[in-house]
Amino acid sequence: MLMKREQLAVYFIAGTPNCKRSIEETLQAAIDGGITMFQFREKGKDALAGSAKKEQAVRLQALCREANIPFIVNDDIELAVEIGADGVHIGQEDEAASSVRGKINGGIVGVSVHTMDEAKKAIADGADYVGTGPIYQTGTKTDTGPVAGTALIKTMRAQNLTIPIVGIGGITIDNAAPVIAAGADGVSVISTISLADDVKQAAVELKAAVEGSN
Ligand SMILES: Cc1ncsc1CCOP(=O)(O)O
Ligand SMILES: C=C1C=NC(C(F)(F)F)=NC1=N
Ligand SMILES: [Mg+2]
Repeated sequence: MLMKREQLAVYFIAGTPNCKRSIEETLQAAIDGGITMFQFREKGKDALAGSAKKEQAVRLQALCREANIPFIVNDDIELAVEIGADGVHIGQEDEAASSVRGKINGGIVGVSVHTMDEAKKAIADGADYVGTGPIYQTGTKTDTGPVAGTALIKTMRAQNLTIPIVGIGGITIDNAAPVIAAGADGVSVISTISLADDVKQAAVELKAAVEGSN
């Protein structure tokens, strides 16, 4: 699936452990609230595995297809290929983007980057977008690097790197605008949407914060 940078605007990420209710309910409400892209990131305690994980992925993929938004799988390239996901997101410790591209025939490849060198390598490897962070303090992913702020986003744009960028880590409705002002094409969130009392409203407000700052 070809990716337009606008699709990164409100990039929801979740796995079953992140959700208060069923992940299907949460994703559908987020879709109703206007998210522009979804990543299935099944990690951590009680994460599904094997056929249960695959069956869960297929159900969420159907919701995204119905809404015509990209369905991205985190880390698990084999699963992404097996179910025909719209793309994969990989970290520095995963397989290189160049070899992943060959496996997902035309799918979206996103790469987590923390330095200019990692960003330039991702670009050279043909990544469709990069994710960088944690922008702010987050409790959701325990093994992140130090809080990075928007420095790398600004540096990438100062060096005229035009690759689509999404910021991630501790992003809320109230702190999303500076991420876009720094030059990101969108924000990626887990808890701001997955743990909201009103998931749809959280997505609506996050989208307004992002669009208001463009
Ligand atoms: C997956 C990931 N990568 C860097 S921070 C993070 C967690 C984002 O979760 P939240 O949006 O709840 O801070
Ligand atoms: C660790 C991650 C960093 N960034 C992203 C994204 F926002 F999609 F770019 N996803 C991840 N799973
Ligand atoms: Mg990873």
